[in-house]
Amino acid sequence: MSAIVLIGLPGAGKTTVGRQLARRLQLPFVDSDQVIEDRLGCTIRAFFEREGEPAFRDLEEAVIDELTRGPACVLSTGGGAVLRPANRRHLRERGRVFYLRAAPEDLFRRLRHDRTRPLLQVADPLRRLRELYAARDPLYRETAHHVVETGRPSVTLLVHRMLAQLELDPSGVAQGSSGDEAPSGPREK
Ligand SMILES: Nc1ncnc2c1ncn2[C@@H]1O[C@H](COP(=O)(O)OP(=O)(O)O)[C@@H](O)[C@H]1O
Ligand SMILES: O=C(O)C1=C[C@@H](OP(=O)(O)O)[C@@H](O)[C@H](O)C1
Ligand SMILES: [Mg+2]
Repeated sequence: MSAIVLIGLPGAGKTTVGRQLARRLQLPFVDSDQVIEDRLGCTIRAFFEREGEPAFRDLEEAVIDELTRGPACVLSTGGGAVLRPANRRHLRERGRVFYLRAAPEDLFRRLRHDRTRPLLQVADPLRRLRELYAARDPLYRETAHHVVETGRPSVTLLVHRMLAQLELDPSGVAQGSSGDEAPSGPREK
C-alpha cells in the first residue's frame, strides 16, 4: 500500500483530517490541490477562472497518477478527483481510500464564508453542494474502501476512527464486515 487516500466533497475535511492523520502515522502529508497550486504558481480558483475546469482536471489526473505511484503518504485529494475514471481506478487500486462523507448542509455551514472554492462561488452554494452530492456520492462510494461519517465528530475523533480502521485491516485486504465498509464489492488488490 503506497497511499492512504482521502476523498469527499469540498469541506468534508480531507485536508484538515489528512494532515492530522499523517502526523499520527508519521507519514508525509500530500494534498494534490497543494501540489497543483505549487506547480501552477497560482491558486486553483485563479486557474479555473483563466483556463476552465477541463484544463484543471487534466492536470489533476496527471498529478494523481504521479502521487499514487510515489512513496507512502497520506494523500488528500480535491473534491472532484473521482470524476475521472482513471483517477477512481488509480486511487482504489494503489491506495487505501477513505470517503469522508457529510451532508450538504454541514458542508455549507463550514464553507459559507470561504472564497477559495471555485465551484461554490455561485448565488446559491447550498443548492450547488446538493447537486454535487447527488452526482458524486455514488462515485465516492465506488472508489472508497471505507466510508467515514464526518458531519458531527471532531477532527481528532475522525482520526481515531480512521486509525482504528487501519489497525483492523492493516494490509488493505478486506476482513469481513466491520460496520462501515463501503458496499462496493470485493477489493481489487
Ligand atoms: N470534522 C470537522 N468538524 C468541524 N469542522 C471541520 C471538520 N473537518 C473540517 N472542518 C473545517 O471545515 C473547513 C474545510 O475543511 P478542509 O479540510 O479544507 O476540507 P476539504 O479539504 O475536504 O475541502 C475548514 O475550515 C476545517 O477546519
Ligand atoms: O470539488 C471540486 O471539484 C474541487 C474541489 C477543490 O478541493 P476541495 O475539495 O479541497 O475544496 C479543488 O480541487 C477544486 O476547486 C475543485
Ligand atoms: Mg482540501
